[in-house]
Amino acid sequence: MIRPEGQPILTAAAMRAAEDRAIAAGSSVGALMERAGAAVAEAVRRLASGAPVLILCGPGNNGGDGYVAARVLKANGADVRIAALADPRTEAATAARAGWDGPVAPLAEAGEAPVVVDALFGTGLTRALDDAVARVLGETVRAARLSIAVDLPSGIATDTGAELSAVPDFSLTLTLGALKPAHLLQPAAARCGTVRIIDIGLDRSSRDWSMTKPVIAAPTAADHKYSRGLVVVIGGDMPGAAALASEAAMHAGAGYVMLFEDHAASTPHALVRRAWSAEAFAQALDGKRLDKTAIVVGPGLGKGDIAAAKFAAALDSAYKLVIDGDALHLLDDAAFARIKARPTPVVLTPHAGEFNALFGAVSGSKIDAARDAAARSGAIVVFKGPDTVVAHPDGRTRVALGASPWLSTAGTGDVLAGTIATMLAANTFAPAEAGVWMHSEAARRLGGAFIADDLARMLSAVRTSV
Ligand SMILES: NC(=O)C1=CN([C@@H]2O[C@H](COP(=O)(O)OP(=O)(O)OC[C@H]3O[C@@H](n4cnc5c(N)ncnc54)[C@H](OP(=O)(O)O)[C@@H]3O)[C@@H](O)[C@H]2O)[C@@H](O)CC1
Ligand SMILES: [K+]
Repeated sequence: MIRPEGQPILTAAAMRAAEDRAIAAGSSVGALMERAGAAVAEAVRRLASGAPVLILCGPGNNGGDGYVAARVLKANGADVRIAALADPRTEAATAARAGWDGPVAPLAEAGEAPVVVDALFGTGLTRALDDAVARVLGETVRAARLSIAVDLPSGIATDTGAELSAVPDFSLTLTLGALKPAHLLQPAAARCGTVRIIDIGLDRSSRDWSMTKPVIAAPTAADHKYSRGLVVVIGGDMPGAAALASEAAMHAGAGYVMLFEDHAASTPHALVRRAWSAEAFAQALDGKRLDKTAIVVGPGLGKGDIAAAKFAAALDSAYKLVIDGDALHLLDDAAFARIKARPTPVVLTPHAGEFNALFGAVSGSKIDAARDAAARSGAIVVFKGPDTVVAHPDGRTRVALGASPWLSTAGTGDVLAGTIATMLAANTFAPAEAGVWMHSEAARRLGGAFIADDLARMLSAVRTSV
């Protein structure tokens, strides 16, 4: 079983294409199903430690995996029984059913068991489960001590992570061949429990991958404050937000952080503060390295002419740029054209409300929506949320694994903007992903009920450990 970090993500259609390629190369659906079912059986056998197992089988190949798993479990001495929704409808599932020599109860008579395996539907689900089926699934899963979904919890849309009908919470999801979008996108991801991938030997090329721990170089003896990265934060009406972005940048490891703001200065003393003027801004950046400097504009920027002028100055500069918060509302097609013409990368960090206002409501997959937004804007789009997606203008995406729900508190977005700016300024590989990972890791280490200031400070410990 493979952990889900740093793995390719395949849609239902991409899985079918991978299956077709495997078949063209001499394999068969039956052989793949045998591999999948045997691996599921092995995982269930180890986790169940002798407790009785109930497998719920559907009419497609997901059900076929269930029949194979039942046969292998039984052959290994496990106490296993099956309840089925309907007779198998595919050739491979029919063959798998024929290999099971025990009884098959109707789904309505499934009853309860300490270990329940859901092999009702996988990537072939096209519509909501019938009410009676969803009810049996919910009751048996909730009554079980250990519940395992084969490929996906039944009732989930593979490509969008939407719940087509009520889906109970599973302990474990064993995904076959590769991650699917639903294993990472909400609300489905929360239903999956722990996710592990079973390798069934398919070719898994994809533009979409899950995120993993970044590699960030530590400073060397040759470094100085500018070579470690200069982050310039442009403040505005709400000084706290820009200060949070600045402090996050400092704790994330920037060599030099300068904050343009017009409010009374306080700590930290290492933060260099300047009053805003276009001239002072230009002067601060004069002669600075393009590869080692990043600007943050948006946190607490406010609205009105001064905000617009600050944003224009940031966009006009040639430096790497993070556009967050209030500045996202100043973007339009003309700004996108300028982003595309700039010599250095721009990162946009919208949450769902900002994303919808900027690019329109998401109708299908969050991954595809972020990809389209990146292509349209020419920027790296960090579509934030409990399932953050980082999309690149060339079509690649990286999806974060389960962020802490405690991040839903004021100021954490400002901290993210500062963190990403630091990764840009340090010239880190995959800077937006590195920033998202560090931010999420800081939240994980804090546990619960933290405030954004704590999150910014925790970045120091995270930065030293990557
Ligand atoms: N890809 C691979 O390489 C491998 C994939 N494998 C496995 O195959 C799984 C995909 O199999 P699958 O395509 O047969 O689809 P599956 O999810 O079993 O269900 C489809 C059936 O359900 C039906 N149906 C749909 N919605 C329904 C509803 N609400 N209520 C009632 N019926 C509904 C639908 O019928 P229809 O929509 O035509 O009415 C069809 O009959 C995949 O998740 C993995 O587990 C492995 O075996 C090894 C290799
Ligand atoms: K399933």
